[in-house]
Amino acid sequence: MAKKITSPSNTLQLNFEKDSNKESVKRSELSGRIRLIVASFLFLTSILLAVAFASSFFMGVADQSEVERSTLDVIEGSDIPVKNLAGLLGAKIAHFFLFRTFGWSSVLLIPLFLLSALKVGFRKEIYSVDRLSWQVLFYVIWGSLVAGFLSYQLDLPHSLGGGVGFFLNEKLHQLIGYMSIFVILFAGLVFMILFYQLNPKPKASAVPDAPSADEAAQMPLVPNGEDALFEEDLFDEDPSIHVDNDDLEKFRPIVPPLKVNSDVEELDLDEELATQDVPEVPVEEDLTFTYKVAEVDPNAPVEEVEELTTETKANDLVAQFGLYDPTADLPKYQYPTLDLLKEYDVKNQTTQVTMDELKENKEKIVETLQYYGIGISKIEATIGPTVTLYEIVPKAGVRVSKITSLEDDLSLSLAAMGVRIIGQMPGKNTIGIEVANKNREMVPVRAVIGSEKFQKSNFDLPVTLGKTISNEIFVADLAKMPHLLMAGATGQGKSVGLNMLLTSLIYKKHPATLKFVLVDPKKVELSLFNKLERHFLACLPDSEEAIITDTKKVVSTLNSLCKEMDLRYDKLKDAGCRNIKEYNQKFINRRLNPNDHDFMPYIVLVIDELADLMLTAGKEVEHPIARLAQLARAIGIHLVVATQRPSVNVITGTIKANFPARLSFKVMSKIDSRTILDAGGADQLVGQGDMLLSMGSEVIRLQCAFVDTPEVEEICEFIGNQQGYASAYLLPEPDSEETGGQERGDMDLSNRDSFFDEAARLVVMHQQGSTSLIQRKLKLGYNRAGRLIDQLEAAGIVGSFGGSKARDVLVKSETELEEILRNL
Ligand SMILES: Nc1ncnc2c1ncn2[C@@H]1O[C@H](COP(=O)(O)OP(=O)(O)OP(=O)(O)O)[C@@H](O)[C@H]1O
Repeated sequence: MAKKITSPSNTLQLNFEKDSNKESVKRSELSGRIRLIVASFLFLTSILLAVAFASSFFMGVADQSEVERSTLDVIEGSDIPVKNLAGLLGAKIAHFFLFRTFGWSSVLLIPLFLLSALKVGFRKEIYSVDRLSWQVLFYVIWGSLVAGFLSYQLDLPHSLGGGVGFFLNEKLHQLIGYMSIFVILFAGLVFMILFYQLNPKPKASAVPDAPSADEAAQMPLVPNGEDALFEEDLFDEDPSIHVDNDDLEKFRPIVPPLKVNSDVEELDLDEELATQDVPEVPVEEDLTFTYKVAEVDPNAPVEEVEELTTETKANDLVAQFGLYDPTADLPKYQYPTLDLLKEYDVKNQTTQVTMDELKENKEKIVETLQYYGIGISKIEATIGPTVTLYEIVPKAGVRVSKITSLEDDLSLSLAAMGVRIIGQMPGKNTIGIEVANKNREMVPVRAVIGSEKFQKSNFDLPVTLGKTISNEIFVADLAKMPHLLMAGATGQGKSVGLNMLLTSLIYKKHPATLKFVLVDPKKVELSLFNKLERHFLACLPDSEEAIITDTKKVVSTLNSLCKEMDLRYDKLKDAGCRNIKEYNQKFINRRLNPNDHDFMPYIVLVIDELADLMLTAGKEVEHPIARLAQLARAIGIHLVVATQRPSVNVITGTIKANFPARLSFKVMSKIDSRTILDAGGADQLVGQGDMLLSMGSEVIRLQCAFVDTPEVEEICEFIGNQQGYASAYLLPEPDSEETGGQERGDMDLSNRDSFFDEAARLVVMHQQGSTSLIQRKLKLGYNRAGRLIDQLEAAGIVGSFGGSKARDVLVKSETELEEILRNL
């Protein structure tokens, strides 16, 4: 059903038409096939040209006599031996272009055919084909003239400028002699000045001053009635979407990386997560987007609806305003600098493990194993910041399990803490034994944040926690984890670990692209981040504090996040995207209508101490956490949940099943270690940030970097002092049944928002019941605008919620509205 939003004013009209007519589907399929055929033809032509030209380049004039033969010979099937790799046809084509027409400048036709194929077949334009056509047309002729001049004057091969180039130069020379070259160059100059002045290259990156997409939607109509349009064509899946994190990060200043450890590998969790189920967002069928310019008379019937390719419109918008820049609201935002972090004397730290200690440990390992009848053919040590890894190659016939069962005995004989037998090292024929160093090395935060590896990582949510036992900087993508469960007995480094995680995200992300929901029942741990409220924090609309410390509020916040998740899924469905990256990319490319869509920042929910919540609210928190963990990653909500008590009533089966990535600092017992990691070992850690990270089958030992409270304070102050958003990012009000008694469903109109009247006048004047209109014009947050729309609905001013489209405005005139307002 077509839904039309009419307006008496000269504003953009959007007309969404859902066409279920089978014939149009068939037509669309047919045109798709024709497109592919044409694209294939263009592509093959470009290849044919390339091969023909390349062969001619190498073979020279070898085929010239053959191609001169008549077409009749070919038809009669006479054998015509040619050297061109594209056969007789290739030889003829090359001959035509090189000798008969424009010479070597004709090679410019190849990219033109290629780009045309791409445009026709995939609707992808990496460079405007129209623009290129003009350039190719000119440069082929002009190139032929320049080359023709050279071949004419210097007696170079004729093919340089082709027949045309040679002939024209001959005539020009007769006319004006050597001056001809100046005429040719001048013609080139004139073209270049005119062409590039009149058709400046569309900006590929966002321009800070470019109007936002919202503003773009309100641009006045140009005289011929053509105006901005935003894609809503859901039928058309766009294979060209290439999501590049750099698009979002392109405005960040580059912090000069500290060269700490560059030859290290990044951890990719893709494979591990490939098995996880994420619901596919169903894409609505054949929803076509058309537009119509408003008639002067609002009551006049719309007679003509012109259908435009939304892609072209989006391209026009991008050409006009540049890509949408999500960071444009905070154009002067400065990323925290490395000098906010303390500098430690790194040199002195690398000599913590002495040769004597190494030898002593080696001998004790060999002795102990020999005592139990295990022979070793080789032993190797790798010194890490906290532990040293001894890799042994047992003699033939030794069972691995025999060695792994000796953990306690080895621990005793080494008289060391933190002895952990890894078993077979992944991909090696060695068995790893980790032994804690007598003097451990602290890993300063600056060393990891400033490392080249972290600075250069282009993950969606890059986190660096510290170093591996082989001193490599560990960088992972939280978006791929996609959620992290953290455990550790008190005082073992959990809070420092959480601070590290938050710090690394803050160092890499712009406030427009990331929001944190911080839940801190202990009330003190995350309070440092309060200063980030207007930059990085998200909270419920009525919250006084952006950091949630009250258990009751936690439940509403979790439910609100579930609602945000559902809303985001709706938007994704509307936009025909499968995940947040595709969606945001589409939004940046101005292919989504900003009246119905927004740029979505990632949301990271951090809960510091799940145990308190589980004990006080049980299922009320378990259910939304599990739901978010199951479904939220595709829409960019990621969870980091920490607890001191990794017992089964805190980390329940449901929660555990949905957190494939688990991190454990030292815990008190083997049972705790099994609960969190499904393996022992966390009880053997040595504390102070010594930790095990489990992702699927792999367990890695890491030393968490140390970020001190004053450092976090400095970072937060650095950001907090900068211009921020008007408020924290507001999450949607949870639905009434989800708020546990905070009724909202039956809207109490006696308690109307102070902007109610203004909002009502606005929607009636514009005849457009859209939340974003209210948000924009009254400069309100999304949630408040959403509440206002609900109140307007309750007052009968706008119709009910109809998906992503604006609601119907039920009151048609301002007089009628004033009457309603008086009676309320
Ligand atoms: N990565 C680290 N490197 C060096 N020292 C560390 C590290 N992490 C923690 N520590 C030391 O351990 C102390 C306790 O750490 P932290 O406050 O993070 O523990 P916690 O597990 O959060 O404890 P709680 O649960 O009681 O808050 C820190 O004050 C610091 O001295």
